[in-house]
Amino acid sequence: MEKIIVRGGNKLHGSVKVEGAKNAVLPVIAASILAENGNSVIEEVPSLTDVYTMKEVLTNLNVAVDYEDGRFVVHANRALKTEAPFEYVRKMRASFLVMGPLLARVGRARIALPGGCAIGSRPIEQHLKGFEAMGATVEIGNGFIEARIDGKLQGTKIYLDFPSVGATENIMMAAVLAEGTTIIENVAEEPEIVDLANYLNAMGAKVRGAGTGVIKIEGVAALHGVVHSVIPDRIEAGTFMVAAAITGGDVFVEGAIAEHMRPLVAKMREMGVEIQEGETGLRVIGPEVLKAVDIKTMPHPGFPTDMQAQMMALLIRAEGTSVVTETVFENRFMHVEEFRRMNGNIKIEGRSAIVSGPTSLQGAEVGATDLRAGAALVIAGLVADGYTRVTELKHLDRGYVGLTEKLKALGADIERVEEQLENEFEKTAELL
Ligand SMILES: CC(=O)N[C@H]1[C@@H](OP(=O)(O)OP(=O)(O)OC[C@H]2O[C@@H](n3ccc(=O)[nH]c3=O)[C@H](O)[C@@H]2O)O[C@H](CO)[C@@H](O)[C@@H]1O
Ligand SMILES: C=C(OP(=O)(O)O)C(=O)O
Repeated sequence: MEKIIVRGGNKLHGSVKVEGAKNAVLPVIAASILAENGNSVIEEVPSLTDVYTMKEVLTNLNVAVDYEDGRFVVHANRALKTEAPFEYVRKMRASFLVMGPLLARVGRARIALPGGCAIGSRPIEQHLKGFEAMGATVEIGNGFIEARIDGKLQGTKIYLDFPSVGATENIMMAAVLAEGTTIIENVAEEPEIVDLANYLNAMGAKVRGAGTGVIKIEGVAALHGVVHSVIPDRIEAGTFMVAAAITGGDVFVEGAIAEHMRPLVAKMREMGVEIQEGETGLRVIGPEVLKAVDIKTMPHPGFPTDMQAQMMALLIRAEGTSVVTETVFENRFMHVEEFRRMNGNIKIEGRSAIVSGPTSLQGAEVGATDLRAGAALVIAGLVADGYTRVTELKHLDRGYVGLTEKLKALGADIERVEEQLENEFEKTAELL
């Protein structure tokens, strides 16, 4: 088993480059199934385990896939299979995003029912409501969801009860080949939705309104392959911004797009962090003293739930009391127990965590309960006294490429090691 071992105390300095966004690339790969003609070429694809899982899902659907050097090529004009088994959906819930494209292309999909995960129960009834409104029959049984349509999906009006990112994407991908016009109301407005719409439009679709609360899609007869570069990962960028700030460092986050990160930039500035917006990225300079702020996670353009854990690490070091309220997922506070093991002073009250600071963090062995919790614990380790060992790295690898190497290049005292070698790292580090 591997661990990340970090010894706190070093300020981060230098420049770090952001990868393509995990949450943009997964729906974009799924959407490539829609291209009847030509190859789809996706660029800036990060080497994440989630990307490899999506590759397996497509291969299993008889789609030809090639992935090398950040370039993902999809050739989807063979006869498609229509089933995604649980072994993939269990690893990655975004596997469910192939349902919309399959329904649109071949009128049938059988996908294993996604279970809950560490952050919440995560139902998918809004996706299914959309498919049914477009005329599909949906049946759930034996751990699978089967959706079918005789002929083509029909354009219609769909109101989402919650602006779900996945439901917006899945329904968009189903509607691009439907007969007539689909209007989806109360949709998610995340930058990744806009990226998906841009991709679909380049393929020949007619999607309007992405990035606002209403998306209108005029169905077309067929789509073709195109070349597309996915947007930079705003959550990876935010993770490095917080890491820089907590150490009182000075880091340029290359590729970070301020427009995609308004809530984080605003909250970090409120805490006293200096953020300079450049054309090619953001420079982050950590202050001597961090100020407490309140955070409430919301759908975009609200504060992103995927930055909540990392931000909590920063708040532990801030002067005063901060209230972190999680409204998107019902159980996304698993990292609180781990922070407490590092001496964090945090109390949970319902959907809020009350963080009292500043606390001196202490190195401890902690487990990454989900991928952002993993990143947050590494961030806490950067300023903790002594060694912090972060385990359960499989979560981290879903969403971060080379986190250890990138932090090391910025000056962190950090190593990723096999468990039996962990003492070697400490011995070497102590000699230095
Ligand atoms: C691959 C990807 O892009 N993942 C992101 C996506 O996940 P995902 O697309 O799964 O997130 P959703 O926006 O769908 O979920 C948000 C909330 O809505 C609920 N819900 C969702 C659908 C539904 O049919 N019924 C329902 O109740 C969920 O349980 C959750 O509480 O958006 C989340 C919210 O920004 C992020 O944390 C994830 O990183
Ligand atoms: C929750 C996340 O992802 P997923 O929806 O893929 O689980 C995340 O990226 O923080």
